[in-house]
This record gives sequence, C-alpha cells and structure tokens, in this order.
Amino acid sequence: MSRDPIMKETREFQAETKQLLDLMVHSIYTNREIFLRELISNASDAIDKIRFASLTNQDLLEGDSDFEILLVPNEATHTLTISDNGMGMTYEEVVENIGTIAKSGTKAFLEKLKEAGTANDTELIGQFGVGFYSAFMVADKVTLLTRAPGQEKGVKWESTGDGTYSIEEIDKEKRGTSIILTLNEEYRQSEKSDEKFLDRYTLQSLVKKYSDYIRYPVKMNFIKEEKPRDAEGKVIEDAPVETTIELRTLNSQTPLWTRAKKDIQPEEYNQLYQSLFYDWQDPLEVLHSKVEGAVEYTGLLFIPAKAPMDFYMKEFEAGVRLYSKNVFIMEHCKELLPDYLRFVRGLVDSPDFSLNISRELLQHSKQLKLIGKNLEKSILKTLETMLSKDRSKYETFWKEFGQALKAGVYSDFTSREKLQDLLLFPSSNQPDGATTLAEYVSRMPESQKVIYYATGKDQSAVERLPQMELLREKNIEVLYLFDRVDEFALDALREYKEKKFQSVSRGDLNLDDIQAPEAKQQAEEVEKDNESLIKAIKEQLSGKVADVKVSSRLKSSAVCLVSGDNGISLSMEQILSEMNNSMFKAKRILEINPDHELFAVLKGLYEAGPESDNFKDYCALLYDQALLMEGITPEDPVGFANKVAKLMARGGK
Ligand SMILES: Nc1ncnc2c1ncn2[C@@H]1O[C@H](COP(=O)(O)OP(=O)(O)OP(=O)(O)O)[C@@H](O)[C@H]1O
Repeated sequence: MSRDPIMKETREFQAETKQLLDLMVHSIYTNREIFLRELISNASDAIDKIRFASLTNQDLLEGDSDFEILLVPNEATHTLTISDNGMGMTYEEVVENIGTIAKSGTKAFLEKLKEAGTANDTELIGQFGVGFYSAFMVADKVTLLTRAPGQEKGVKWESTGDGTYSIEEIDKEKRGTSIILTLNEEYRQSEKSDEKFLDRYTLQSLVKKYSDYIRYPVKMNFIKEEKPRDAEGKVIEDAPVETTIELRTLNSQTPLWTRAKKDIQPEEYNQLYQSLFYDWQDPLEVLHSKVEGAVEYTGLLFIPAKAPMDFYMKEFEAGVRLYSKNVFIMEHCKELLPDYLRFVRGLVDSPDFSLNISRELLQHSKQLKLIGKNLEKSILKTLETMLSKDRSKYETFWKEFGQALKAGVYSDFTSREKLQDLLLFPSSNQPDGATTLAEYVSRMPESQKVIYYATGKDQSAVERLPQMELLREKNIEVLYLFDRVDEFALDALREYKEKKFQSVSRGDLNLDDIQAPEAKQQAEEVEKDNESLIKAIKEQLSGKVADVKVSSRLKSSAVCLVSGDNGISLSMEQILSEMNNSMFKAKRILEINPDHELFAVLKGLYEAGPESDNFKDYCALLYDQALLMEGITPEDPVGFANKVAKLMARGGK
C-alpha cells in the first residue's frame, strides 16, 4: 500500500554550509566554469556506485544499464540540466549529503579561510573539491530531483543559496539524479565566450577540457538546421531548412592511463591530475608505469607541487584510487603505499584486484603488497633522481612534503635506510639552503667524529644558542633543526655512515680530537677546585637539575642547560609536553662558564655565606636564565622578575 508523500518543508542549512554558499556566491570570481566538472564528476561517482552495487544485486538496475550523463541547455527557461542514471538518493540521504558538509577537506578549507581572515582567496578553492555547492557560483536557483533504486518516491530539493532549502517527495520515473541550474543572468549571455553556459559549444569544450576521461558517456543534443540534400548529396537550395536533433557524446571515455605513454602529452596528464585531485597547479612529477609479470598493473601517480591545505591535519585522507580494468573500486586506498608517501596522488589499475574486495581483505592482499612495494621503489627512485639531477625542483618538493619523509624516518623503522639520503637540512654552512647528510659528511674534517645538530624554532634562535659558540669558533658545521619532527628523526636514525648524530645541547660534545685537550682538562680542574661551590649550587637547584658542571663549551655566555646523552633532549621534552605527553623528562644539566665574570661573583657570594639569600637568588636566576635561553618559561616567572628587579635596584652595586 502506498503511503502519503512527505509534504514540502523548508529547512535551514547547517552553519558551515551557509558559510560555504555565501563564499561561492560572493567571493569566488575566477574559474567558475569548474562547476560543470564537479557536477559531472558527482554524476559519474553515482553511476560508479550503482554499477558496483549491481554486481551483487541486479535488481537495483531496474532494467536500465545504459549508463549515461546528459546535459540539457534550455535557452527558454535559462536552465542547464545535468542528469544521470546513477545511484540517486533517498530522502534521508539528500538531507544528509546536500544540506551538510561532511567532508574534511571542505571543513579544512573553511578553517583556512577563517584563519586567513578573508573570504577572497580564490586560489584556496582550487585545492578542494567543493563539489555540489559550486553550482551556486553560476546559478540563482538549484533544483535537484533524485530517486534511489527501489524507492517508490523521488525527492525534490531546491534552494536559492540564501540559507534555506525546500525538500519534498515527488514522483520520479527514472532512477538517478537531475540537477537543474537556473543560471544567473551573467552566465546566460556572458560577454566572455567561455562563460556562456547555455551555449552547446562552450559546454562541449568544457567537457573535453575537464571531463574527457569520465568513463561514462556525457551526452548532449545538438540541433542541426540544414537544407536537405538530393540523392547525389547536393544541397537542395529552394527547399525549407530542416531541423534535426543529434545526440552526441562529448567525451572520449578512454582512461588516459590505458593509452601508450608515448602517445600522451604532458598537458593531458596535467589535466587529468587537476580534474581528479582538485588542484589548479600542474603536478611536480608524473609517474606512469605499466607492469606485466608476477603481477599486472598500471600505475599513474603524481607528486603534487604544493601540499593541500589539510595535508598536515589529522583529517587528511591519503591513498590512491584503485581500479580494476578501468572500473573504479575505491578511493583513498591507504593500504597500498607507506604512510610517509601519503602526499602521492594517483591511481592503480590492475586486473588482479577483485571488484568485490573489501578494505579488510585488502590488508591481506598479496598482489596489493607487491604492487605497493614496486610503486614505493619507483617513487623513491624518482625522488633520488630529482635530488641529484634537479636540485631546485627537489627543494620545492622538500619544502612541501619533507616533513612527511622525516616523520617516516621517525615512525617507520623499515624505511629509515631508504629515506636517509633524501633528507635535507639547513646548516651553519648554508642557513638559507639545505644540505644532504652525504654532503655534510663530505665536508667533515678528518678529526670530526660526529654530525652536529642544533634545535630551535628558526635560524636566529639556533644561532643565538650559547651551546653554538664553541663550534662556531672552531668552524664546525652544525645542522639546523627547525621542525618538531627533526630531532626525533635523527634520534631514530642514530647515525649516518657510521657517524653518530650529536646535539650541541647534549652530554659531551665529543670534541676531543678538535679541541685542544687542555680545554677539557682545564674545565675538569676548575670543577675539582670548586667542588664545594658546584655542590652548593646543585643543592640549591635540587629537583630541577640532575647535575651542575663546569662547562668547556661556553665562550661568552655565563650558563647553559644541556641534557644527558641518554633519554630524550630538552627540546623533545618540550614538544612532547605540548602534545600532552609529560611522561618523559630530559635529564637537565646546568653548565657554568668558568671564564665568565659571573663565576667569580658566584664564588665570592658562596664564600661570604652559602646560606645567604643572595647566593640562593643567584643560583635560582642562573637556572631561570638558562631556561629562557632554551625558550622555556621559568616555572615562577614572577619570582624571576622580582629577583632581577631586586638586583637592578641595587644600581649595579
Ligand atoms: N548526482 C548525484 N547522485 C547521487 N548522489 C550525489 C550526486 N551529487 C552529489 N551526491 C551526493 O552528495 C554528496 C555531496 O556531494 P559533493 O559534491 O558536495 O561532495 P563529494 O562528491 O562527496 O566530494 P567531492 O566533490 O570532493 O568528490 C556526495 O558525496 C553524494 O553522496
């Protein structure tokens, strides 16, 4: 028995959707033509869905398996309709999919806009598939008619993009979705020939440009007005003009990756990349490979030129697309490539993939593992070649995605060796540039045993570190580590070509072969001579530092804080605590410069009265100073400021 249809009601868009719509209508002025690509791509996805679902349930097709996407421009009503016989949507699905924004990419996009404090950044939009809503860039009103297979009723959804939409049940005979755009006046008769979206030739060229690879025919009626011809093919001049309608398919439907590499132009790769992955820039690198043997597959992978907005966010969805004999199986297959290559976009088409493969089964698929290994190898090879043959291109890549590789060194121990030669760091030799570890090692003097590095938030922070002074004086190159992941990565690597990594802020600097042996000896002697003073300072700072030492690494600074050779470093402790992990603590060692005049003052104070407030204040200040130089706020900033004020009030006496 049929039930009463759900009556028309008006609903509000979710706040984020409103924001997005507002943006579409008022802020994006360039490239509005991409709306067509977005709607055709949605239609194609919907057909993919039903095609896939019908493999196990033929009934869903309702006898209609001639999949197609139809464009109908109508001058009289100023409408452009895009129809498909894909999956269609139920009432609930329309509410869920069209009224809200579920996609992480779009959310990230809005976040970025908020951060930038402007809604004008037209470049931003290109990085996201804003999909359906892009229709509002060119239409005053968008009407969506849809019916899911097996549903008795269809659904009509309509909005002028003003914050509300109406929704009601309707009768719809054909399964699938039609989107009717009532075009804004500007796009009915645009002055720009490529923005007349009712013009068949404009539409045809847009389909060619953006959607040629779409696997289903995108069709449109062309109206031909011609005088008839006689039996010999000659035009009959005095006959009235005849109108014929011809349904033409606008796209070639041959997936690019199935064609021979030598027949493909770079622009074709670029265009496919841009339309599949919503980028307005060409990719930095294209890897197209066809392999036959133990496994058979075609891989078409891209290294983007720029990291997407949400790349370093949790929501970023990595993974390539999987196809089997040109039939789409799934998007974002994360199981194929290791996580450190999550910036790679692209697709893999293999007859060895089963159409019915589930994500669970994928994890155990031997073929997938084998293909993944091959592709990983060829991506790494490509990057190695780029590094050696085109350094500036590699540095562009590194700027965008270097963090992912460094995180890979840290978290994926099986990949460490493979990645170590791809790492780049700035160094004291070239603070604005970047050096590989191999280049650093090649510059090391014979006497240098370890690879030095210093951590800090930027170049000036690192160069001001008191721990850098001695190394600078000795002209020893130091790698600069600015990214949070850097030190964790080097810590995980431990060594490169049997040279250990050594932080300038940790333990012994291993300078024995470089520094005159007297320096260290001298420090040890001073330490012995001042044993009781050092002990007293240590007592004053008990609970804060593990040790106090006379320094052999300081030149002009009075103190510095270093961490022990084992365990984590101070900067790692900072990063972990910012990530709410305060479980690990660095072993803090306060080093005092025996050649600094403060040392003598301290000694004087100690000798005058080890229990005096003055001596205690000096000890506390020493420690707080050392913390500040490390970029760490003292535990009691007010106490610190008061002590400094007290000293200053003495007027230098
Ligand atoms: N022609 C259509 N047929 C069936 N469902 C559709 C159609 N167009 C859109 N949808 C549904 O609406 C959802 C939202 O579409 P929208 O274009 O905004 O995002 P998307 O397609 O998921 O993402 P993207 O555009 O980034 O691929 C889709 O996921 C799909 O479920």
